[in-house]
Amino acid sequence: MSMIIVDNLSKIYPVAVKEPGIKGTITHFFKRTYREIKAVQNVSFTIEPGEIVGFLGPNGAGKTTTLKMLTGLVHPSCGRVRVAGYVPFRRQPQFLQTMSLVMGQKQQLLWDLPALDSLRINAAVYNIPESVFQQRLGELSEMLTLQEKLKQPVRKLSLGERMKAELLAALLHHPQVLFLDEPTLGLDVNAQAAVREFLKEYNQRYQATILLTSHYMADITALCKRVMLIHHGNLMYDGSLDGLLERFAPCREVKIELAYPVSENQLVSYGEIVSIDGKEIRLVVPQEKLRNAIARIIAELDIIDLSINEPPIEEIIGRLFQTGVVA
Ligand SMILES: Nc1ncnc2c1ncn2[C@@H]1O[C@H](COP(=O)(O)OP(=O)(O)OP(=O)(O)O)[C@@H](O)[C@H]1O
Repeated sequence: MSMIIVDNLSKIYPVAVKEPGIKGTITHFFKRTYREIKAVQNVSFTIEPGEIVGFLGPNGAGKTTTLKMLTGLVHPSCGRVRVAGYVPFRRQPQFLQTMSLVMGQKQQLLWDLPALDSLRINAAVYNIPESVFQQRLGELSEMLTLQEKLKQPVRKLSLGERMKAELLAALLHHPQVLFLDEPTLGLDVNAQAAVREFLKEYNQRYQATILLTSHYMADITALCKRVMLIHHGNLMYDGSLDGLLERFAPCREVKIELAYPVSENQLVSYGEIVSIDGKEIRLVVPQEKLRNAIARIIAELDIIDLSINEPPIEEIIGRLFQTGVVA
């Protein structure tokens, strides 16, 4: 049975509208008008046990709202959700034991206390016996290389260490399903890589199902074979990461190293210029024009080196969201 089932899920937020100024305030006090924000619209998908799925979309696309509905924090306006067989909004204790939500911009650890104290509170909340607590603590803190840090106040931890401690707290009850909303937000490259490695290992060791949002494409490419793309609340793509690149990147990046510089005007005739760094040029060329463009570049320019690559996924997604052409 699928671990997550989402069927025609929608969320509409009613938002009170207030005109500026005193008149607006008085009118708002006596007669409120509302407008609707369609944050999520008729979204359907299923996720199998043990899968890691990347949930992509620009700001305001509806990712967090979807995660909130999957974890029972927000009631859907319509549609059906099941996570590990439970209806999230009922927030049954067994359901809460089954899943965890980690939000990069929110913390559950108490700021002035050592992380260990917050972990003990979590152990009590989740009814974890002392021996199991000690065993999990040892295992997770070793995986996260956090052993030395758990006894110092959370406010004295680095951002990366804090995020790792947050993950430890979220996983102490060994959830089967993990919802991660920007888990590497604001972390430096090394800390991001450490969190990614940990998630990969956790997934493999416990066959945990993970749904992850991130604006860092390195997280997605390192962890997710499957991605879902949401835009204006609509699910625009659900499939392999490679399929996403094929569908939305019908172009290639051509890198050229020239023996001598040439004018921008000349380069534009081969493709769209991404960057010019002295004699090193990066162009994006539509796939159907690639053969012709390469033949012309070789014939017309004095080149030292040339390579053809898929454009970086960040650029593809960035363009997609900038242009809004995702259908
Ligand atoms: N509590 C709320 N009340 C009203 N509107 C909301 C509420 N929460 C979110 N929205 C709106 O719903 C839409 C989707 O927001 P959501 O937070 O789900 O997007 P997101 O994809 O997670 O964005 P981001 O990447 O910026 O976190 C946005 O237009 C947002 O302004």
